[in-house]
Amino acid sequence: MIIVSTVEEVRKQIKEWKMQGQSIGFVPTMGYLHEGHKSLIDCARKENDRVVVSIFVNPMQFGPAEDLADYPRDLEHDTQICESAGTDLIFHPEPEEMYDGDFCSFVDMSVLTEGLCGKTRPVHFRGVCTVVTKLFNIVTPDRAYFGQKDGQQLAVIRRMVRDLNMDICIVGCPIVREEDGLAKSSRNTYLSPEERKAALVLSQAVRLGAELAKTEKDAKKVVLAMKDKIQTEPLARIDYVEAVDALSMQPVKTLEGGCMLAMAVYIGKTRLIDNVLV
Ligand SMILES: Nc1ncnc2c1ncn2[C@@H]1O[C@H](COP(=O)(O)OP(=O)(O)OP(=O)(O)O)[C@@H](O)[C@H]1O
Ligand SMILES: CC(C)(CO)[C@@H](O)C(=O)[O-]
Ligand code: BAL
Repeated sequence: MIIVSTVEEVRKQIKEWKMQGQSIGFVPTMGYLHEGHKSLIDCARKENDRVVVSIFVNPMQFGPAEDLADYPRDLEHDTQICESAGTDLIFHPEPEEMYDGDFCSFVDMSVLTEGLCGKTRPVHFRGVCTVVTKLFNIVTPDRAYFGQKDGQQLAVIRRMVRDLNMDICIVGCPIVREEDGLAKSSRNTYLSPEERKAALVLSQAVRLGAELAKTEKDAKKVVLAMKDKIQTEPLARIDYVEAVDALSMQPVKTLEGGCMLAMAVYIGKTRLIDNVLV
């Protein structure tokens, strides 16, 4: 496995692989890797000759009051996970490598980014779209792998690739959960033991929503039941619980034709997300 930190080094290696006719699978991450990330790498490993993982905590997608400085980092552990999962190349740039002092070009999206996480995190998806475009231009993958855990992000990336004619196949991968149901997330590390127990309310509400949606098509009723469930937990504070169309991320009244029940909930100071497709 090769670990590089400059765009030039990535380009040189990719060029060599492409000259040999090899396909490239790409897994963009912010590091502090866990089983969720590993499932993406495993999937990429199966479908491509070469697998590239990027590890970059992208400052542009964090708002001024968010957790950029505290975001967990452990390159040594990340390297072990990548190596054991059969990664060929890790791209681990410093922020200066990605953003020159005079950087002023952005990729922005309307509609899909206006609700859900985009409401609470107004600069987030501009940062995600910009960095993912840069990473796509650097790695030039055949396929790129994203988790359904960040359901809105997956929809946004699919739309960006479609709208901007990027010749990359976007592969969505299922949510990997802890044994008790909590969706794996780097931010789970912020939780105290008491908060960790309280955080179970997210997956419980998601399960409840999925179960109800089998017979109840009124989105409002399902969302209300999910909110009631979350409110039984004193440490939980709802940011949003919504039913949206799975492709357009627009609110729906009726649960039919591919919807997502999505939520963001603060457990103490930690904001966690979860969702289910119904
Ligand atoms: N539990 C999971 N199951 C499947 N995919 C996941 C899971 N957690 C993260 N991913 C995916 O891994 C990729 C990189 O995500 P990221 O590095 O932000 O990890 P994260 O654990 O989601 O971190 P955060 O706590 O910041 O949300 C994204 O495509 C994300 O959807
Ligand atoms: C896609 C991504 C790596 C862009 O920084 C990030 O948003 C993430 O880890 O989901
Ligand atoms: N997984 C999404 C990265 C973020 O919350 O900034």
